[in-house]
Amino acid sequence: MVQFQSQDLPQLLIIHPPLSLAIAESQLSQKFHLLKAWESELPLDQFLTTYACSVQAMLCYPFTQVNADLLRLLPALKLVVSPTAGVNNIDLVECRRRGISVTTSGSAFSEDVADTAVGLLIDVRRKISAADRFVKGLWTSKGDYPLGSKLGGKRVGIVGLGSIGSAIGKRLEAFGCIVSYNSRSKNPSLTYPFYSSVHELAANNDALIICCPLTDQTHHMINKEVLSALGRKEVIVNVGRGAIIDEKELVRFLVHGEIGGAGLDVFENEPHVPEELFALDNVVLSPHNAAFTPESVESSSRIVIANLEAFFSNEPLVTPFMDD
Ligand SMILES: O=CC(=O)O
Repeated sequence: MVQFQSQDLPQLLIIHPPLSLAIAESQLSQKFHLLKAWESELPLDQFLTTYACSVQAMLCYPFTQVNADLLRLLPALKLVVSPTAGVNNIDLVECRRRGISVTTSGSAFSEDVADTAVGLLIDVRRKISAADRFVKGLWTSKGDYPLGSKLGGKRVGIVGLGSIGSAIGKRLEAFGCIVSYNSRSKNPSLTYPFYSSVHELAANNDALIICCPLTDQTHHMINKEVLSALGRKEVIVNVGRGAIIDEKELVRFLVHGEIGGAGLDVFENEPHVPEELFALDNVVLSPHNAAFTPESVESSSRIVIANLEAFFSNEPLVTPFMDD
């Protein structure tokens, strides 16, 4: 059997070390010659200049900003592979202009994000995390804990009905919720009522679940007016990206009791989370890990590798970027 040296393998640039989303390095290094910028003693721009003429593919974790300045240092680049569904860290306009393909995790994370979204909604409505704190502290001295409200029969508006939103809708139907949605366009194959305005969606629902991509159009789309339309008893869940909601306004609404509660997996300036939220029992927080289970990370890893193999064999990419 021919034994390949890593130098004989196609180069794959990775700029930052992976965190919880790590694709097993052993899997990658069997197939690609990994150029790990973070392990080099050279400053990043010098490291990139060394490989500028040869690097065609890059794997970018969500905290790597693939902006025009970075892309300028990589004139031979033809493919950016993202192991996540969201690609708001990638300058897609510049990639398109340069003819650089971008791939995502496809639907590898959809089921797990949907589970967490519904979990956060149930937790806020039924006060599960707050009741847990109560049981561990005050139950004996303070008696009953306030009742949470039923999920079944509630109207839930989903913002973004791609594969995550559809998986959320399926789960909510099983709970007996009445689902409607807002998306860039109406999907004729769906029977859920469609609202072209997110404001109208908020006004006609008991809860909103945000799971659309962050783009220039969706940045701060959930603003003061939308939060007011949602109202005092209603709940917002965000498993999309923090900046889709105007976070300062959300904090103000929550602190003043102007909306009923929030389940938040994502924040505007992660890992910074507004401290005002910590004391609120109607707010449940999670550290941007809605998507990640060992199973979903494994599935995303397979997709990353399949996309890279397809690229280096001149075959069609498995999950080329498409937004919903
Ligand atoms: O946040 C997770 C993802 O974009 O897949």
